[in-house]
Amino acid sequence: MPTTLTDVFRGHPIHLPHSHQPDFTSLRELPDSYTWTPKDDLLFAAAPSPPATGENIPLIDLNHPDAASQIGSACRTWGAFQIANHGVPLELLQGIEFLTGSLFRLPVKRKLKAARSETGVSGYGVARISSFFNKQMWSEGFTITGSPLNDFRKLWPQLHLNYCDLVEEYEEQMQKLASKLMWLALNSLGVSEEDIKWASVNSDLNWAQSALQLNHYPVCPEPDRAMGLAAHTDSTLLTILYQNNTAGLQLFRDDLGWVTVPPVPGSLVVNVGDLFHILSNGLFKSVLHRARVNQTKSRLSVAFLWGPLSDIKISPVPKLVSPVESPLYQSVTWKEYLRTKAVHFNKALSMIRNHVEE
Ligand SMILES: O=C(O)CCC(=O)C(=O)O
Ligand SMILES: [Fe+2]
Repeated sequence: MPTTLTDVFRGHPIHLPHSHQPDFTSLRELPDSYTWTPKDDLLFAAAPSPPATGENIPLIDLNHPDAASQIGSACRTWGAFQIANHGVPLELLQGIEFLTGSLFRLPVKRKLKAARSETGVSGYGVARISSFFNKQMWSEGFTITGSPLNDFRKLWPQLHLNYCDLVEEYEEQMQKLASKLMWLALNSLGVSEEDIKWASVNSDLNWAQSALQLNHYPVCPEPDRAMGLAAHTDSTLLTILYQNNTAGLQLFRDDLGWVTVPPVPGSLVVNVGDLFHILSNGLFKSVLHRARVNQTKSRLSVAFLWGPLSDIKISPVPKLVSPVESPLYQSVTWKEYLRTKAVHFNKALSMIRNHVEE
């Protein structure tokens, strides 16, 4: 049996008592433990991109004949893009938004019935990256790996089966879309199935696995001093994110600073993750991103975190490595990479980078 994502995460529990999770609706002021300064995160106050630059994350129509090259170019310059005409039915997106809203609207006591256990991955709790920061994030999350049946039964004694079906349908659609996007991006670099044997297009995707991360950012009394989800890159190949109609997601570009990803109804945001960065020998950039919060509107997001089975070795595609240089990254499995990430967090990619002789 290959190791599953659940097994991998289990080795790196989050040591935060769940009692830390406040009832956000009762707080009229930002507690000290939720007040961020540049000391807590170097990029906290980095300049937002001036609106006048007109630089915006690309919105790509998947039906456009040039979609592949547009995706490739977005992966190189932004490490992210939005997609329209992606084929995922609007009702399914509305369904998952409804489920997510219903979950986080439950009384705190009920949500805690499905709290992530000390050594577990699935369930309700704080952001997984919380352990790397001194301050708390203004958000709550719910992670799904495998079947959500056990947790959903505790949350919704009556409706859990309907909600399980919805999650299954959503994951199936996301899985297909993720593979399509990966291959469009790779084809734009001239990489074909011959070059990556483990990721066959026609293999009913039995080489891939995923997790679903539901996020809620409640209305916040002092959004400028709070952080919804601190800056990080995803450890995935690709992440497909659905966001509701409240802005909050920001991407970091060295030349622009933090750029907000405007919600476009019905569209999806796609992020290049660390594994795709490695696979493309650094041509595609895994994007640093974070979520800010809002004083009047709460925000929901659903991240489909997608990667290969935990024991598949990911190495830079030889075709993308110059014949006179060695690959930029060592080869790693998702399992090994997550272990490195659990220790080195945002420095994990540079930890597995091969040092070029001067
Ligand atoms: O809420 C968002 O927009 C970002 C969520 C995210 O980055 C994550 O769950 O990894
Ligand atoms: Fe993320």
